[in-house]
Amino acid sequence: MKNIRNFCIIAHIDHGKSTLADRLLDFTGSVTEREKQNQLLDTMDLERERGITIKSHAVQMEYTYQGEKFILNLIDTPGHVDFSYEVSRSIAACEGALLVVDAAQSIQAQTISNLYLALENDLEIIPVLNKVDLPSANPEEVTDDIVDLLGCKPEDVIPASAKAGIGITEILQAIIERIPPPKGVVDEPLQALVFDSVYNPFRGVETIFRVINGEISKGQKIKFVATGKTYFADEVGTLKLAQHPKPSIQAGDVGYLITGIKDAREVKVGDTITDAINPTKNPIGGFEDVKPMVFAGIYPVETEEFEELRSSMEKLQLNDASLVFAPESSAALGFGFRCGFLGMLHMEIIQERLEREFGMTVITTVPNVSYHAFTRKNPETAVIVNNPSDLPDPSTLDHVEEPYIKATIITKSDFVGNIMSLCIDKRGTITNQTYLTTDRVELSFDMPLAEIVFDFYDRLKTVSKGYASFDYSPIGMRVSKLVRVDILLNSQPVDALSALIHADNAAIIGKKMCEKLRELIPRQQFDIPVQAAIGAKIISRETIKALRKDVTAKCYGGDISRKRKLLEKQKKGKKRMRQVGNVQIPQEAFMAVLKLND
Ligand SMILES: Nc1nc2c(ncn2[C@@H]2O[C@H](COP(=O)(O)OP(=O)(O)OP(=O)(O)O)[C@@H](O)[C@H]2O)c(=O)[nH]1
Repeated sequence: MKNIRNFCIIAHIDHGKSTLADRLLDFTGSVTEREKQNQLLDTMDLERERGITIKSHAVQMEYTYQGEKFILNLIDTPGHVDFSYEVSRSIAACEGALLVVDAAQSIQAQTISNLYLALENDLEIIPVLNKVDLPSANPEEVTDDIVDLLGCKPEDVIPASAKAGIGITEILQAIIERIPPPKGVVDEPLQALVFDSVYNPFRGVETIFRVINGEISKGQKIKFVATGKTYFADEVGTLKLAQHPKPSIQAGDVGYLITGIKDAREVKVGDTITDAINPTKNPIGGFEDVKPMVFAGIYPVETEEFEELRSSMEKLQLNDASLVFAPESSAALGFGFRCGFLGMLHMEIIQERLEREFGMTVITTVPNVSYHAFTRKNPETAVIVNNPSDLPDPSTLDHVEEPYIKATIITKSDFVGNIMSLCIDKRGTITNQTYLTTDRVELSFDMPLAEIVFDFYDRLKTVSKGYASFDYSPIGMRVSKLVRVDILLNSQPVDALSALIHADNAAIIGKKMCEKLRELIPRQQFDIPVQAAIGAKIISRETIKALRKDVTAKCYGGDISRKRKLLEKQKKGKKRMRQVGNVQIPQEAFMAVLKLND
């Protein structure tokens, strides 16, 4: 055990975590020529395209240092707030962390939030100043920032370039010298932490774990503490780029387990694996069931594809346990599903996977958070509202609560004013303002989560000219004055366009919604009134003027093939449209409320 080191790499997005991981694998000879491609650890196509790590994985490297052989387990962590629980569990599986900071961008919001997670778990921090090869790098200043943040010595910070291969030997040396070896006891009952799972359509769910105490062997009867289920360990092994089956994995080490589980929901990140006959008395702390934060309806464009959509969603859920869904019906859109996601990125990923992997064309409705409504009749029990149309009749309501978050923003001092007004506009209250250096400020706000869902990122980017980084964590439910704003098209309410909005902003948002819908809904053969209403009261109205021109009129007389081509083209353009009553609504219109400030 004294020659094992378990570590992760933590960084703000794009500071070079994946590139450094690739470089370490390369340097320790853990990759064969054939396996060499960029961003090795990001195996999903989607990940590679977006250049972000979505799922975390582990990989084992061997490195000989001063004549001794060491095993280095690198645990990769996802870089996006949507997946912060997975990050926290990966961190809990390590004794040390490389804290990668971009030498041009310095410390950003996620550098700090990830650092706190690492410190909470008593990890040894090795600061790495990455991208020193960049002409815009500012190594002295950024080193000072890191020294201030960590309270370390300037010589503890390792200057490096993951891209150019600078500082890699120093990093490996620091991993071995500074990170303590794991402490577990092999003779104790098995106690292993699940920090990831990977779905394999042929072999079932592969559970990735770190053994804290005891040992896990092939053929052993094991138990997952949180789910209470028992299985036989069909195969255990270590993970290099491929899997290497082993007779057993002992305390201190990281490995994978295959039990024939077919449904990702049976393997929960943060759960403890123990022996079924001689279980541990101390399950590992910190287990949480991840809860979806953002909800939206997903409907097939073609109503008859509902069953196909259901089976696609079920298959997706087999390999993404954090996706939850339940059937719902909308007066406007027919049958579909109300889906819960970890965040906006997760929602986009699911939508994209449905289209790419399952060939579905779907309409996604406005995302919303989960509200708690309390009626006067039953003020003790919350009605969970995951869809605005489920809000009980306002006349029966006692109060409504909505989820709040603590937002942390790091920016340059020039933009503090802009960002403050944005946050106040988003119903935030400032709770803290700290100057990290003379030019860089950390701002903390309490803010409703719903406001983050509504176009917050884009506006933050605009008002800060891109010089602001942002992170958040939930801080519980708070009472809010919310009303439901309904939209009527052609005097018919379209339930899928309803949104819960703070009473003070309802009038202005209702007006903007109508204007935006007027822009987005194509003109048709008749006038279409677009109205916003709170209950029976109309608060705004616009009209989509009738289309007078015949689109084929331009084509001269008899050329039928050209006419057909044009009509064909129009038909294609209609793909992501839904007929609601006699109005055609394009996908963008369902998201209009998110884009009110464009
Ligand atoms: N010049 C230079 N560019 C680098 C260096 N390391 C990484 N990059 C570039 O920085 C960008 C982001 O690097 P990634 O490794 O994808 O960053 P990441 O932190 O893994 O990003 P996420 O997975 O989204 O969190 C890529 O375009 C890299 O090529 C470096 O040392 N020097």
